[in-house]
Amino acid sequence: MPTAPSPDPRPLPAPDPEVRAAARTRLDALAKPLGALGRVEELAAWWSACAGRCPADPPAAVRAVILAGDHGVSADGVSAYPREVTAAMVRAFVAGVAGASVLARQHDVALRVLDLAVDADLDDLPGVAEHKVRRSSGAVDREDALTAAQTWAALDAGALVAAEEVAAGADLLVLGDMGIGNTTPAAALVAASLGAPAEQVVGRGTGVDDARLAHKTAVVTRALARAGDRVGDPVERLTALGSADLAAGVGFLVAAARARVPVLLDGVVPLAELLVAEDLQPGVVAWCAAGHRSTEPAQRLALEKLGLEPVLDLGLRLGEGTGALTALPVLRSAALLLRDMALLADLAP
Ligand SMILES: Cc1cc2ncn([C@H]3O[C@H](COP(=O)(O)O)[C@@H](O)[C@H]3O)c2cc1C
Ligand SMILES: O=C(O)c1cccnc1
Repeated sequence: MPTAPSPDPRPLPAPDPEVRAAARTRLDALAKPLGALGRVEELAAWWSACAGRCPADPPAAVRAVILAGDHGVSADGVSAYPREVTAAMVRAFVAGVAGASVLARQHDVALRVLDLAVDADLDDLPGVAEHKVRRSSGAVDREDALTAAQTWAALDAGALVAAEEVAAGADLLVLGDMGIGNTTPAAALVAASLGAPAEQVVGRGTGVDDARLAHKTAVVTRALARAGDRVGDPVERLTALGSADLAAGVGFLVAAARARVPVLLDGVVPLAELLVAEDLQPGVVAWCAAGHRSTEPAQRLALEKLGLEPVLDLGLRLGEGTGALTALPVLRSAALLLRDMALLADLAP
């Protein structure tokens, strides 16, 4: 039997605490009442600490990655849309016409979509399938999502993609998702990570009706019962309940943190990935900011557990990184305010 590679044993670096303290001191000294920029001040201090400079320039080389995959459960009525939409949306990202494409263009963000486990042949799209692990992932209520080897392959693929984006010059990363049915394994991973019952985590995803919501909850309940104690280990949790695209997201987040490149997070899928990543390698969350609060209960629970306060709360429930991309101008404003505002003490009396 092949032995599993072990995670990198070195602790993760943390964003610079002295720079964060310097940023807080400068924020207090700016030409405004103390604390008047509210949570924008926290965001500015976080960005500065991640950049290792006070003040730091705002994010300029932002790169977004959408990890796409299908899910065995999508054959079974957990989504309001059919599985075929996943491949169609991958083509829409490549054509530059998806929601995330519009926002990425607006905010000058490089957008890349990768097929980790789409249940279609996308080889005609240059580079899109270069990290493909398999077609679809297992139906988690009946079988493991992945083999152990596939989980490690997906973790490695995500880490490699993050490294490629860092090498391309990213000063900020955005992580997005695309995959019909993916809010089901995401909810299962959050439930398993928090020890919460299915009823607390399952949401309506693309907009399922009450009957499908009850069915989706039963699917997650069965998945959690089937996986049992194995979920105590984060890699086993991904093997049993995740998918290739979700496991790649975990690898991506750990690698971004190790490279000291911060990540602006999106909805329920990236938050589920972060919960697992934090278990795998404590300290990842310090490099992450939450772009928005999604309508999915699992995302809210994950934010709470991780101590993240989202920038926006607009009722978004699209995924693709759209919540993060919508929040990006606020982060840019935060960095500019910290860098360019006068100090109160320097104003003429
Ligand atoms: C046209 C379309 C575009 C999307 N873009 C993101 N999602 C989002 O919805 C899906 C998850 O919800 P559920 O678990 O209910 O299927 C994922 O594909 C997610 O990325 C979309 C969904 C659709 C239909
Ligand atoms: O929280 C999200 O990102 C989300 C919600 C519903 C469907 N797709 C994604």
